[in-house]
Amino acid sequence: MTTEIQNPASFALLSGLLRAACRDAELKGTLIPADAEAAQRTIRAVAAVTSDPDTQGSVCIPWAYVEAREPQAAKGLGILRELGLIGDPGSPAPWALDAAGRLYAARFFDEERRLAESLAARAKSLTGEAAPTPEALTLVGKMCEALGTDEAQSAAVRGALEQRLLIVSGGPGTGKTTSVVMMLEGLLAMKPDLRIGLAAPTGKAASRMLQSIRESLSRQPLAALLTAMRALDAGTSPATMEAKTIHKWLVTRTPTGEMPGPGNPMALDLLVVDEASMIDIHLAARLLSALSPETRLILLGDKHQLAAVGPGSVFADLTEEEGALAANTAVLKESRRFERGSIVWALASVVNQMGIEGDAAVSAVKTLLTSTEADAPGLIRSLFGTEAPTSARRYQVAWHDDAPDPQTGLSESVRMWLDASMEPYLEALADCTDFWQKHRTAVRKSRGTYADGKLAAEEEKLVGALWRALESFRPLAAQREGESSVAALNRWAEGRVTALLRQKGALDERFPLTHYAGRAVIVRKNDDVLGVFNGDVGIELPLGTNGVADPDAPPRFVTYFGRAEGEGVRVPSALLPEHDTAFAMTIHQSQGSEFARVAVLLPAKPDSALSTRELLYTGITRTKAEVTVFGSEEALARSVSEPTRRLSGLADRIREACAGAKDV
Ligand SMILES: Nc1ncnc2c1ncn2[C@@H]1O[C@H](COP(=O)(O)OP(=O)(O)OP(=O)(O)O)[C@@H](O)[C@H]1O
Repeated sequence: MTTEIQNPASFALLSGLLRAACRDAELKGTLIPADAEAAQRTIRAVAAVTSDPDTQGSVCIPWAYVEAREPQAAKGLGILRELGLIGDPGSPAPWALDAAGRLYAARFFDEERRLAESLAARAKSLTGEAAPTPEALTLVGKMCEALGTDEAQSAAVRGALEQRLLIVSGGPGTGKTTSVVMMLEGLLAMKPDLRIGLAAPTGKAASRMLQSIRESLSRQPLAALLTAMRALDAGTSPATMEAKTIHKWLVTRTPTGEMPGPGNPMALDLLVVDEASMIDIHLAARLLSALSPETRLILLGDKHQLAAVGPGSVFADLTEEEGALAANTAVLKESRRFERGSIVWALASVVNQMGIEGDAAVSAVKTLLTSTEADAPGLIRSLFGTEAPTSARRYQVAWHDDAPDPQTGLSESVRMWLDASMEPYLEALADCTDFWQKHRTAVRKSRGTYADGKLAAEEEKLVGALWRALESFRPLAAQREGESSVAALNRWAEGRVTALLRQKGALDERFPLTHYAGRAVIVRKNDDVLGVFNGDVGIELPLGTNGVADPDAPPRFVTYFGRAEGEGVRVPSALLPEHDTAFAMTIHQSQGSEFARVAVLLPAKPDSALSTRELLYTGITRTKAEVTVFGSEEALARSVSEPTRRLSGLADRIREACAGAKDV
C-alpha cells in the first residue's frame, strides 16, 4: 500500500538535507541567489518525483524523469554536484548518480551494489569438490524422468546441484515444491548431514513450505528425504532442517554466539527461500550478507506477483529475461492447478500479456470475465488456439462494475457476493452459538476446550466446520481504507455476524464490541512462544464462564487457528500479538493463500496507482474454484495495462558485478 512504502520517507529526508546544504551555501555566499533558486527548484522536482504514487517503491530516480518535471534541472544538478551533495557512486556524498543517470540515496546504491556482488559471487557453476557427483545427477535425472518433468523443471532440479544460486519462478501449482523435494533428495545423496534452512518473508509461508514438502513427499516417496525427515522427527538425523521467517533467521545466533552477518554467516549448507517476490531490497541485502559464499541459495517465487511492500523489485530484477542471472534461473510455466486452456489460466495469461498484448489484452480480459461456462472453451480456442483440458478443475469467473455506495463503501454486487459467501459461515456460527449457550457453565480448560472429553470433541467438530466455512471464501481488496476497501468489507461482514449473535442473545453489548464470537482475525506479528505467525488467520471463540458466571465481568475469548492436519491451536485472545479483523484482507496479504471463492475488489478510483497488472494477477490466482472481479471498466483496463513501475538499477549492478566477479 502506498502509505507503507518506506523509501519516499528516506528520499524526503535526503531532499531535506540537500535543501539545508543549499541554504547554508547560499548564506556563506558560495551560491549566487539565481543558482540557489535553480538548486532549490531541482530539489523540489526530486521531492515531487519521490512522492509520486507511480514511482513509489522505487530504489532510484532516473535523472531524465526529474528533468521532465523541471526542465532546468540539469543546471540545478550541476550545482548540487559542485556542492558535493550528489557524487559518483562510492563517494561520500549523500546522493549518488550512476552511469545510467539514476539518482540514488547513497545508502540504497550501496545496498544494491552489495546485493549484486554477493549474488554474482555465487552465480558461477560449481567445480571441484562442490560439483555434483555423477550418482546424484543420475538420481535426480531418474526422478525427473519418473515424474515426466519438462525441460524447465528438469533444469531447475539439476541446477540446484550444479549451482550455488538458483532462482525458480513459477505461478501457482507449477511444481516449485515438487522440484524442491527432488533437489533435497539429490543434495542429501551428496551430503547426508546437509544443514537445510527453509525461509520465507512471513511465518505462515515458512511453516507452509515445510508442510508442503511433507505433503509432496507423501505423493512422491523419496528414500533419502523420507529417511531424513523421519530421523529429523525422531531427533536422530545427521541432517538438519528448520523453517523460520527470514527475519528470524537473521536474529538466530550462529554457533559463535553472535547474530549472523558479514564475517559470521548462518551455519547452513542450503537455504531455500519461498515467496521471494515479497522480499525488498533491504531484506535481500541483509540476507545475502549473512550467508556464507559456500551456502547454496534457492529462491522460489512468482515474478508476476505483487512486488514487496518495501522498496525494490528484487525478484523481478533477478529473473529478468536475458539478465545476467539467466543461467541460474528457471521459469516453470506448466501449471497443474490452472491447467492450460482453463479459464483462470487464460485470464492469468492475458493479464500478464503473454501472447496477447495492449488493448487486445484489455478487451480479452473483459470478454473472458463475462464469458459463460458454455462459451469459454470456444473463446479460449479463438484467443490462444488451445483446447480446454478435459481433466481441468471447473472454474467460474465473473465481473461486476457497479459503483460503491457512499454509505457502506461497497457496491450492491459486492454486498450480495459477501452475503452469499458468508451464509455457510453464519450457519456454522449459529450451530456453535447454540452449543456454547447450551453448555454455558460447563467447566473448561485454560484455552477454552471443555474438560468433559465428549463435549470437547463435539465442540471441536463444530468449530472445525466454522473454520472450514471461513477458509472457503475471502474478499480481497486493493485498498485498506475508503470505498471498496478491506475496512468496508470487514464492517459489512462484522454487521452480519453481530446481527446473528444479537438475534441469539449471545452479544453482551454492555462492553465494546472489539471481541465477539465468530470474529475473524489476522495476526500481524510473529509469536514463537504462542506458535502464531504474521499472516495467520483465526476465529474468536467464547472462553466460557467455567461454571462461575460473574454477571459484571466482560466476556473473554480464545482465538482458534485451524490447521490442515489435526486439531487447531487455541490462544487466549488477550495474549494475541497485534492483530486486525480479517473477514477480508488486502491482495498483498493474500499472497501464498488460496480460497474456493475469491472476490477481487479493484480500487474505487480508476486512476489509482494501486491498479496494476501484478495486483489483478495475484488476486485472481488465489482462487480454487470461483473468482469475481469488482471494479469499474476503467479500473479493470488500467489493471491490465499498467505493470508495476519500480525503478531500480539492480539488473545493471548484477551485470557489472558478474562481469567483474572472480571465480568462486
Ligand atoms: N512434472 C510434474 N508432472 C506432474 N505433476 C506434477 C509435476 N510437478 C508437480 N506436479 C504436481 O502438481 C501439483 C502442484 O505442484 P507443487 O505443489 O509442487 O507446485 P507449487 O508451484 O509449489 O505450488 P504452490 O507454491 O502454488 O502451492 C502437485 O500435485 C504436484 O504433485
